[in-house]
Amino acid sequence: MREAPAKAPILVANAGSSSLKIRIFDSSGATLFTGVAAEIGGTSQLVLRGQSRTAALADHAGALSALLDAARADGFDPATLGAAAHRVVHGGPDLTASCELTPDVLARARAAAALAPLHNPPALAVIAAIGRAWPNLRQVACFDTAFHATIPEIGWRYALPDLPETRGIRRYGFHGLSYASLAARLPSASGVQLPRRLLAAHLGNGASLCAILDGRSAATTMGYSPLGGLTMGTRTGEIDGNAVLDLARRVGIERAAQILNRESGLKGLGGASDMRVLERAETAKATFALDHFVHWAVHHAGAMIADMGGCDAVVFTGGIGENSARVRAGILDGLAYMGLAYDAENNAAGARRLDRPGSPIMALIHPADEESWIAEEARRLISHAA
Ligand SMILES: Nc1ncnc2c1ncn2[C@@H]1O[C@H](COP(=O)(O)OP(=O)(O)O)[C@@H](O)[C@H]1O
Ligand SMILES: CC(=O)OP(=O)(O)O
Ligand SMILES: [Mg+2]
Repeated sequence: MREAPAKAPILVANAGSSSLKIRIFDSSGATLFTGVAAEIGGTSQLVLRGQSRTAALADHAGALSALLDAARADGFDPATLGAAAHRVVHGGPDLTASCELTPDVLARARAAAALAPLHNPPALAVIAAIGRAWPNLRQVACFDTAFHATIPEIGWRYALPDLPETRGIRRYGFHGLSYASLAARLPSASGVQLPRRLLAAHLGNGASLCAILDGRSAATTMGYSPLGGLTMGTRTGEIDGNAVLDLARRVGIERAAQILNRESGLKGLGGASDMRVLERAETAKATFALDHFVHWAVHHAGAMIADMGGCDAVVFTGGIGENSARVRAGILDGLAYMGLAYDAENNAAGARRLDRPGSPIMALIHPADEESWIAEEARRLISHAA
């Protein structure tokens, strides 16, 4: 028997280009099940109860079904779910708030798929697979772009003419679910009031910075797609438009997209997209890739800080931001010109608070938790509409 939707468990799906993270939350926000499928598309990894094992997962639908089998084996009955909620990276120009997935919303998310080629298609595949398995289950989409809807036009507009053919080509910004949850939860997690001018750094496989002014996004480094801004695991970060055109002329659009999105960044420079591998390698190439990551993070931080008219705190989140003391140290050293002073021991230990007494700027670590934020959004939406 299905419980009333507002009380029933919610399944959250966070689909990446080659991964799928699933979490199931009960109505108190406690996690009932967590599972991750990685390297989807061949010999894949299933991470369940902290243990990793190989599995053949051809696509995201296959990964979903393997993860739900594991949830069933743990005693969870998917028939009790009240809703499924999804991270959809690109909402396009119109989807600027979380919403229930209606045919119209789905059509708009499909239209935005070309703008986030690594992210939207897998999320849409998972939405479709759940729709096939449970046609009556309510589904909610939460967009990475939504938090940046507060950026003023001068910030989001490229200097392009207003032509029919340039419609929709603008900066959107991403990692918004991570930034929204950080802005909402940092005060209770760290015991400090939300700093007025907060430089947030989401450093994971994708990496970006956000200028959070009075709790709202004022600027961010990613633009039209999650390719722009910082050097990333496999993406270039900022690159001149004419260089992109020239690359497409040389190798064709498909191959150029592959190079820019999947073969560049840390992987292209250092031979591996995984920061842990680069840190261990200690080769000149690996060190250059790591230094490139830090250099461009500091470079773009300058722009974010200027857009806020200064900075009261820096906060690190995401796999690299939370775990790489070396990257954090590089970025914090690069911000020393503002007087920021941090405690090297606290940084090495990954403490929540990194600034030294007397530093005019705070430095913090905050664990990213997009999934529980998505679950809260979904619960709010379905209980509102119930
Ligand atoms: N202990 C660690 N030290 C350095 N880097 C780490 C550590 N743990 C994870 N990372 C890095 O975090 C990145 C993945 O971040 P994550 O936020 O999990 O990615 P995604 O964007 O796929 O969600 C990888 O580059 C990985 O190497
Ligand atoms: C938007 C984006 O870059 O996401 P991720 O970091 O999960 O790749
Ligand atoms: Mg991520």
